[in-house]
Amino acid sequence: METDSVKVDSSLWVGTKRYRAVLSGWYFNWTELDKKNREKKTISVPISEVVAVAEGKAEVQPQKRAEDTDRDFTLFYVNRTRGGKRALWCLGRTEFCCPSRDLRDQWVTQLRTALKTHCPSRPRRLLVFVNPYGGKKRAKQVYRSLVAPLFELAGVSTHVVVTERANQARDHILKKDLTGFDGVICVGGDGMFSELLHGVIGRTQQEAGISEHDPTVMLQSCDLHIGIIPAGSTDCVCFATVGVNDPVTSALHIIIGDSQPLDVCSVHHHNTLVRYSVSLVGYGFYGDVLAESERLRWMGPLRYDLSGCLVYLCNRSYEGVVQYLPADPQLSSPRDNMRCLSGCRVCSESTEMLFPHSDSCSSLYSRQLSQYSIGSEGEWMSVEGRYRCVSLTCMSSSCPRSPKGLSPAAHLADGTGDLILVQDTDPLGFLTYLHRHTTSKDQFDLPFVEVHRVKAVRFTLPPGEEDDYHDEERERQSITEGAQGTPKMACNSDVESYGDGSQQYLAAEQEEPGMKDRRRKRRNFLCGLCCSKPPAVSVWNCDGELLPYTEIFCKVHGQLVRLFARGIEDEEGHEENKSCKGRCVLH
Ligand SMILES: CCCCCCCCCCCCC/C=C/[C@@H](O)[C@H](CO)NC(=O)CCCCCCCCCCCCCCC
Ligand SMILES: Nc1ncnc2c1ncn2[C@@H]1O[C@H](COP(=O)(O)OP(=O)(O)OP(=O)(O)O)[C@@H](O)[C@H]1O
Ligand SMILES: [Ca+2]
Repeated sequence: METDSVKVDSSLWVGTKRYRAVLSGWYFNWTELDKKNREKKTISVPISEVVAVAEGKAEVQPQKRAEDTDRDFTLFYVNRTRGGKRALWCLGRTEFCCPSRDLRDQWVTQLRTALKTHCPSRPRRLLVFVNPYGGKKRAKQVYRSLVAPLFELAGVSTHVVVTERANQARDHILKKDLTGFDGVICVGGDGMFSELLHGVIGRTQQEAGISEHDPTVMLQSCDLHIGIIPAGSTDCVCFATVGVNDPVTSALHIIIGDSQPLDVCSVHHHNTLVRYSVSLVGYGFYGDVLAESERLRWMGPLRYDLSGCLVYLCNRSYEGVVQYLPADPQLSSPRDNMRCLSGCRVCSESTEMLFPHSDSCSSLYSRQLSQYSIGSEGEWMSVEGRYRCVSLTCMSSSCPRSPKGLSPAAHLADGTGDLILVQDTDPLGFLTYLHRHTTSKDQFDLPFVEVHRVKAVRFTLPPGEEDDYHDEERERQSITEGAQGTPKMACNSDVESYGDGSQQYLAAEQEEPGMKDRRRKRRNFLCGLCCSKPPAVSVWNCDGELLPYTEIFCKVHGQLVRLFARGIEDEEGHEENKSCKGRCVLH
């Protein structure tokens, strides 16, 4: 065996075939040799994608890991296969047999040393939240059977919390000691992700002494990574950042410590933070669909399709004034057909602009610079009209229902969002718009649709409409609740104070008296829609949560959080890699 600090080279057996194995720099390769020592096919695994190296003929399940034949070792690594058009990851496994025990020990030591050297940022300890009630209610089973064994194999230790109430995960992250954890993981859907997002951002601002409510402030980026094991209804955040919603693929991204920065939009009402969003801040159609779907939660994931059809048939549109701050059009545009893929150039170039001189400046100085650039770029634009929907998304928001998403060319980490305005149109036109989300046709190539790449958005009701809004609210209240309850209008007092003096936004699920009224009212939203006078206002859908305010201000915070993901891999790049049985060409 040749061995020096960068290269290890020897002959090994895999089954009945002889291979020349080489560990060199960032790769471990093994090349089949024929009887005349001529080299045949090479299999190459980047060290960054090695999951574990075990002595003997090892299996994933710990109870089967007993056979320690003293000349064998087993390599576990990321393997790619196809799930429809997307690349799914699964666990590759190859058993190597060495000529001697000494050589086997050398290989195991060298491979483990390479892992430590080349992959210093892999998570070693994770805090995992499992929502037993999300999606098809299979989160516990998904975690236990598919994910936990992989974490154990890779030597990742976990503290698992099976949630007993909504917002438990968020509150845990905000208040409990997180020392020693390298990341937080949710096993659930977009709602669970949102809990982690709010916890991680809130905690980071608390510790940095930054007020989340001030819409002009530059928030502190979060170090604690978030991982998503998809087990929800839509799983939009997972799908749009990984390319598939598959628990094993996500677990492997977490294990190898992938890191994907993500833009986050803060939503404010006056000077109060209402919520954060990564995928959709939507008024009109998407708000109405969500309001209706809450009533149908018992149906599981199908509820969105049924409520989508019902709301579509109601044929609603709403007045509004939309102001937006355009992003620099020279960097990218929502119609440039440039998809944001793993290693995206637009996102990388944005990093420098979002965090200028971040290595050389103090964080306060760089915060001020970025703040200045946000305030000084572009001029606010204003449009007023009647809209089927107004949507703001910080990323493509692709999901199984719409594989290219709300805005196919949006970027995960460029510090901008895409504002999509769908003006009132005839039912067939709107159906065409919706249907194009599911085909390769451009949904923005319609005369009643406009899309803008933006840094901030303000939505207000046209002058005079606010009165209608309040009348409407009272009317709906009296229809649905027999005119008994006087709902508390949400106001700054909805901001909750924690014992440590910090303030937090008010989550929609929180059981607070005024909120209960509002939720009941939203549940009866369609009932209101079907009554004689159509409502003047819709409701905002913020990543699957209804907002208790109509007039809002949204600001995009570039790369505020980091996920254990790497963006969508270029599907073309892995054509040869179709096997999931352990031996395939990976480069
Ligand atoms: C003719 C087929 C049209 C299909 C149109 C599909 C458009 C799909 C666009 C998906 C956009 C997803 C945005 C992501 C939002 C998430 O942060 C959030 C939390 O999970 N999800 C929702 O709010 C859940 C929102 C779910 C919205 C689903 C809308 C389904 C519409 C169905 C309309 C059918 C009309 C048929 C008329 C006969
Ligand atoms: N133990 C619990 N009991 C009730 N609700 C919970 C519990 N744990 C979490 N939740 C809440 O359930 C909501 C929905 O959960 P989750 O996001 O996992 O699934 P989903 O709604 O089916 O998926 P999606 O958000 O993708 O549509 C979340 O907003 C979360 O706050
Ligand atoms: Ca973006």
